[in-house]
Amino acid sequence: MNKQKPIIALDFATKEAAIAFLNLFKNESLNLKVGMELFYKTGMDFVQYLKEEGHSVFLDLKLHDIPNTVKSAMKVLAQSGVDMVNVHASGGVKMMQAAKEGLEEGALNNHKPLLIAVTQLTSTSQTQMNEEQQILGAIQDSVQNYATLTQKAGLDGVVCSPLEASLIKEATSNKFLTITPGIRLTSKSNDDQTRIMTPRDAAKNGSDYIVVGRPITQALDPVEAYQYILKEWQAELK
Ligand SMILES: O=c1ccn([C@@H]2O[C@H](COP(=O)(O)O)[C@@H](O)[C@H]2O)c(=O)[nH]1
Repeated sequence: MNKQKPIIALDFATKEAAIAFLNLFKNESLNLKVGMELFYKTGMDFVQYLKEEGHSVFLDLKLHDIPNTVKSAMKVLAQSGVDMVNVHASGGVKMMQAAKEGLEEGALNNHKPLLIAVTQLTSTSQTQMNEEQQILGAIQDSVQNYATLTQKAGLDGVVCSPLEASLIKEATSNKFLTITPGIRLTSKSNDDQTRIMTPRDAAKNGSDYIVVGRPITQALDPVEAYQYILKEWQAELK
């Protein structure tokens, strides 16, 4: 995964819609995120097609199950040749360690995808976390706790809001990766994302990768939107 480029969330319902979108970018090699919707529809064949086309792929399936099941699933994902996979940190340290073991056992030709864990979803608000999850305190503390557990389990980094990237770096290490969705072009959200930042601010706050979906995929001119975000991201990249 090239850190200089945003990861585009390829949230489309069909292979045809995803290919039509990718055709707009001609032969440019992209960082792509394949999530549940597209994966459940198209499966591993389409993921492999994206790799063969020269793209880097983050397969965002957010595994969350008992350790044995996650380990077996990760063994299979390791053989897909993708560049990044993930679990939910709330599955616990043992589950995350099992995920890592599965990837190591399944790795082909020493190619091991980066393994990261979701802390608190970027759609989750402070109130929602306190009231629904019954986790008391500040959401940043919960994110930091999950990041510390993820580091303890030996994973490569976490998914968090860019708002929390610098805090996580301080609590873990500079090498511990922060992959940050919740990217919007203004500081106000008008959709389901609640903990958001602009690409420029995300770079300033220490995000290693930004994940951007609708601001690109639903833009009137997706290539123009991508180029704008790329420029803003790279302007402040350390
Ligand atoms: O905490 C999380 C974890 C994953 N995501 C995923 O990232 C993209 C964001 O897309 P937008 O359209 O830019 O909101 C999407 O695929 C999510 O599933 C996240 O947003 N937050």
